[in-house]
Amino acid sequence: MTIVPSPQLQVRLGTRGSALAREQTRRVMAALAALRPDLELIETIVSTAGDRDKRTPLTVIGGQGVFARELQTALLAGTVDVAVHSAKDLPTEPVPGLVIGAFFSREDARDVLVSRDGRSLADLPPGARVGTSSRRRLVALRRLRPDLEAVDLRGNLDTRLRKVREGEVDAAILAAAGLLRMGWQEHITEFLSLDDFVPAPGQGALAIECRADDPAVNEMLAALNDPAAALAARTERSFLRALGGGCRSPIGAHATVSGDTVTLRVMLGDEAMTRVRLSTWTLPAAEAETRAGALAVEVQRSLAGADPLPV
Ligand SMILES: NCc1[nH]cc(CCC(=O)O)c1CC(=O)O
Repeated sequence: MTIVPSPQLQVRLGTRGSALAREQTRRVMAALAALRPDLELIETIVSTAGDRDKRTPLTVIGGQGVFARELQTALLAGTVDVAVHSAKDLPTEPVPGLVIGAFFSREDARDVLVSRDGRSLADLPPGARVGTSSRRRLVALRRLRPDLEAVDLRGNLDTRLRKVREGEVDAAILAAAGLLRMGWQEHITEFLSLDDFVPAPGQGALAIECRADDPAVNEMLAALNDPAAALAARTERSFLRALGGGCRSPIGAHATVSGDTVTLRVMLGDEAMTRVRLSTWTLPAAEAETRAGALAVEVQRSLAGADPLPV
């Protein structure tokens, strides 16, 4: 008897070339390989505008989508079959022909402080230079410590850590998820509270995108999907989307799922970063995604009456 091996299904996974993006993609590949030993998985590096231009502040390039667009183009062109994104870097505007097939393995969603001499945020001396390139983190920082100097800080994770080490800044605010995934937790000085540093929508989760008309890949990704992570991320993204997909406003949204309930903590600042609103909402899980959109509109309306931030 001869055994004719069935042809292997080839799946090309598109990833950005940064060490963190490749580590994230490696994890997705490992999970897929465990579920489906019959697949042939191929990693394909796609460079993005956000990776190529390291000088222009992200707030100027247009933070939304700079890391994701080229991966989406590669998906639509058929050069890759799957795109692995940090969920927070994936614009909320749906792309015709593409779907998020899975939200995967949410890491710690918190922001962290990495400081050169090990001082916590409360203990940094007045005037200390704190690096971040996120308007959300700027507003959160200004709310708690208006006496610190916020400095634009770009570059991959290792570049930012080096800038702290070399003293270009005294501290930096980064996502815990990136450091933890890279195994660099020893650099973390302090985990910042979810209440004050409300994470970016999707922070810590991976969004895995594929073509809508690719049933084999959709089925494969469905097996990877983490339902609680997906509900939380979809709720956060719905809040963001209702505000125009990010525009230039500082926006934080963090959802936690417990049984049939979703707790959504949000932060919204105005474009000029002079006012900020923080609130927490409890939503029934079945309605969380739609309700989050309506809430966003409500929070935005109330922003004009919010207390001004110290400058
Ligand atoms: N904006 C860049 C980016 N996109 C995803 C992460 C970290 C991983 C994650 O949030 O899942 C980071 C780095 C950071 O914000 O410090």
